[in-house]
Amino acid sequence: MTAPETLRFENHKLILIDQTKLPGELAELVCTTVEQTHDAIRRLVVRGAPAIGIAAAYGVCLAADDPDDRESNDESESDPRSRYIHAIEYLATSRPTAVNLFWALDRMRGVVESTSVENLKDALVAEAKRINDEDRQMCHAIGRNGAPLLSGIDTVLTHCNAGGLATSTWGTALAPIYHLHQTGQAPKVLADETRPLLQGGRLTAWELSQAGVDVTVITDSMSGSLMRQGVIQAVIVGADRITARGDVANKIGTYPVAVLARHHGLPFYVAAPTNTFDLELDCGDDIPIEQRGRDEVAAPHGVGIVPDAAKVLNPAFDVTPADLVTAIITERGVIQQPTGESIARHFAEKCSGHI
Ligand SMILES: CSC[C@@H](O)[C@@H](O)C(=O)COP(=O)(O)O
Repeated sequence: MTAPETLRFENHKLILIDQTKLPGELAELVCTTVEQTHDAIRRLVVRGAPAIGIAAAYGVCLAADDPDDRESNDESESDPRSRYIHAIEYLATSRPTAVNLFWALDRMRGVVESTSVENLKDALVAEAKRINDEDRQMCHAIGRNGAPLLSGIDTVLTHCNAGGLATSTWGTALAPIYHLHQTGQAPKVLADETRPLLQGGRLTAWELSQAGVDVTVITDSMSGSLMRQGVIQAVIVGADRITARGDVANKIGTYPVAVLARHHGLPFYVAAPTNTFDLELDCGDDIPIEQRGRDEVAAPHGVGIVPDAAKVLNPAFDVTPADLVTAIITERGVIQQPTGESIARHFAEKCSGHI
């Protein structure tokens, strides 16, 4: 069975799997405007750092047909170039942490600034499709590069969803698992349920079980005792932003898993394409962390579980310092024990072979 596509662009429409409805319903959401794309990213209809970037790139293309823009009396708004720049700036406000969003929008801005107005619409669609295709190749390359690290392992733990639903295809953290699965050698996967929005329990469990990979969902508080019992041999997660010295922002709850892995002497791997690096930031404390609404924690599925008088914290991400990371797997290779120097070398080296 071929897996449904996380997102695609057809007849100048952006079609997304509505991830808020999984696993109960496999429904699609069609975006025809920039506004709808912004809303889909903000509501996590489409989520995961690479997928957010790709969706935003396609979202820029929708500015061409946006009825709000066409009806605008503002002269600057009817100029195609400023309409696209406006869309880019607006989409950049959808979520703050995943740097892939800004990376993809910068590529789209480059096209707006370097293309004649008459060719702009087609050139933007072509660039968004290139971003999408490159992501597909990067996922497969991460799968190849990461597979030796997980080969022979019985059980691996992952947090959140860094799989096909977070990218155009295999994902990042799940890519080595899918790679090994092709030859029947995938490890068993433990998926942290990942409070509060349950990307692990809903999405990782859904896509791995669809693919026939052995997956077991655990609550976020179980991993420590399972490590102590020797059930887990390695941890692999994705990333939303990695700094120049290797600090990693990823879904809230990743940092405690990294601490637990260190305590139990287990490898803690991060898998991410090079466009998840923000080389302008050195320290992870400078990564903007998205703060989301109270109800995601206090009233999941509309059912209140926290008294009104109590305050709630809901940061969507945390930062794992580089010294807790055993290796970062990218489409170019593996950075063992990431530091500022090893990351700079990774970027300086010519990409060997194909991605
Ligand atoms: C390949 S996706 C990597 C990360 O984006 C993923 O682990 C994650 O934290 C996603 O968070 P989300 O809030 O679901 O967008």
